[in-house]
Amino acid sequence: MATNMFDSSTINQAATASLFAVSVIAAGLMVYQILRYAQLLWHVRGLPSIPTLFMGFEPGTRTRLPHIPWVCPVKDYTVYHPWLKYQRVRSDLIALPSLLSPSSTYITSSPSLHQFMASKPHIFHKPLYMKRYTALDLFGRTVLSTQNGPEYRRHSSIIKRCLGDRAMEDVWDAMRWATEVFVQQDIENEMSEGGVGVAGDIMEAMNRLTLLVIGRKGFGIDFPWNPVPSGSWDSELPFRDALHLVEKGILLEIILPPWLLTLIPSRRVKRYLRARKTFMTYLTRMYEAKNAELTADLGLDKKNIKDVPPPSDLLGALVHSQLTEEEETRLAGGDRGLAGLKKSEIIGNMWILIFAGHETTGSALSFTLAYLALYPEWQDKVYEECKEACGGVTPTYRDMHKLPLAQAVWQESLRLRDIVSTNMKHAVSDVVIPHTTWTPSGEVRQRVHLVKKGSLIIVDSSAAQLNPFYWGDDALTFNPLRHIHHGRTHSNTTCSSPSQGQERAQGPFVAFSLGQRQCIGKRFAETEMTCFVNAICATFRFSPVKAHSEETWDEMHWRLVESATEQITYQPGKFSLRFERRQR
Ligand code: HEM
Repeated sequence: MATNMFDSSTINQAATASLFAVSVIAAGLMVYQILRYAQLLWHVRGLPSIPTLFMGFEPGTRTRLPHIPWVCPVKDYTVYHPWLKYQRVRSDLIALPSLLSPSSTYITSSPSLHQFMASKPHIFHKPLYMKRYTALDLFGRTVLSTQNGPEYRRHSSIIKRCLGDRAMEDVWDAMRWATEVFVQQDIENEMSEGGVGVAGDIMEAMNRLTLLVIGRKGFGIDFPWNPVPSGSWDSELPFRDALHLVEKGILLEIILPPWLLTLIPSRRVKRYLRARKTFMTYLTRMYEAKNAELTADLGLDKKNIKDVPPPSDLLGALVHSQLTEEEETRLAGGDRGLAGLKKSEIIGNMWILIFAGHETTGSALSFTLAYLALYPEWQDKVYEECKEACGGVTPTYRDMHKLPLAQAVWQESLRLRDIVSTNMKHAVSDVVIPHTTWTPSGEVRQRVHLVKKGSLIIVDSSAAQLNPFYWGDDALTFNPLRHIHHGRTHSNTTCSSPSQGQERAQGPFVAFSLGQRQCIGKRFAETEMTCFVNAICATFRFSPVKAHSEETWDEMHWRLVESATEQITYQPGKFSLRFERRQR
């Protein structure tokens, strides 16, 4: 009995002491955090700021979090009304001091600051601690998750070699073919007597279209499109379905840690994990088949892989460059270090090229069709441009430069409805950055701010594309000509914007980011989109299908372009278009 009493009082004392120790540690941490937060606030004094407890800036999550002022003011610092938050505080740089985040965070709508950062890749690194980059390393390391410097160069030099002018000619031809497939499957199959066809789900159709381009046999990654005979592949899921499920589930990888994902007892999550495994099998088999095909070409009379011309398809070119690097390393006695890509990196990059190479362009083309349907006069102008430039002959890649309006149309759509929306940079040393403020009367001041090592700077590309300082007071108007005519003069409106009293500069257009780490597939996307806009306007006139007979133009505008939701990129909701063949 006495022993028990002694035991329980000892236990009570120990529990009280532990509680005390935990409370002291918690209080200490809290004081530390508050002091650090005060330091952050002191450092950004003079800049407008949006204080927050919690910073949720990953794509997919940021627009889904509840808006709670001071705790998680997502509507103030994310992508809602992109330009409004800068206009309110009359500064193109805003600080986002967060109590729970260890370093300063800023958000900018200035294309010039973006340009400044892009010109200093040794200072402004990729913040690879963010899951938006590393979560996509599902099947192997990708170029997207490499840091600036030798590792990035190792990946990008090989990928860029596969995306030269010769490949672009194939991209153009692949897009012409895919457009014909779209016309036959989505428009002509649905055509009525009067030559009018309704394409029911444009986003879905554009995703299919861009996937056809990247998977075109002989150019792209040569997908196993057709259901494979049972037994020859490890899975019963066709390639397209596996890809679709992986793309749908990718947000889970960004939101949840990998160990938690495997523990969740949900059918949806289990289905995703199974699709991920299947997709990996597909990628590995495609890689191995290509490797075997290329090494089989090394006949007795050919000494090494360099004698085999690089294939024009993306996967073939990647594997060829890997084999070439391996051969050179072998000839140099194995001491060249790793110059090429490993098998897992080729597989990782195949995935990222498939994913980034079709979802992005699919979204961008859907918005472009939406804008063209809402502003049909531009369809006719593109049609006239094509007639004049190509005189009734189908244009090829070499005619692309004669079609500036077809290009300006998708650029203007991407400017107004930016799809990647933000771009992150991490300062690895202290650096002074430029920014601009202005007064209600339009007096503009160029300022500088010292950014501390470790800070995160978020380029708010949606807002940068609407910044009236660069795009004029009519920045919200759909006008493709702004991408063609330069040197516009100031227009006298009453809007309080930094362009008042100033000659406006044009651009730069930042939807693909800028500098060394800009989109590696930019030329690919430009070629595809110009080809598609030209081809579709040359053949059809199209208009939105109303949701109900009373729907107004403003309501349609909201439904087609403004009600977009963010997955990994911004996507429009489901909408349909009515296509009518042009009379020639
Ligand atoms: C309208 C179409 C597209 C848009 C708006 C777009 C936009 C972007 C942006 C803004 C980035 C930089 C992201 C960041 O650093 O956070 C990026 C990177 C990238 N894009 Fe695109 N992209 C498009 C099409 C494509 C296509 C067609 C491909 C492939 C064929 C592609 C492949 C990539 C890859 C691999 C990266 C990572 C590059 C790096 O980390 O250095 N993109 N893209």
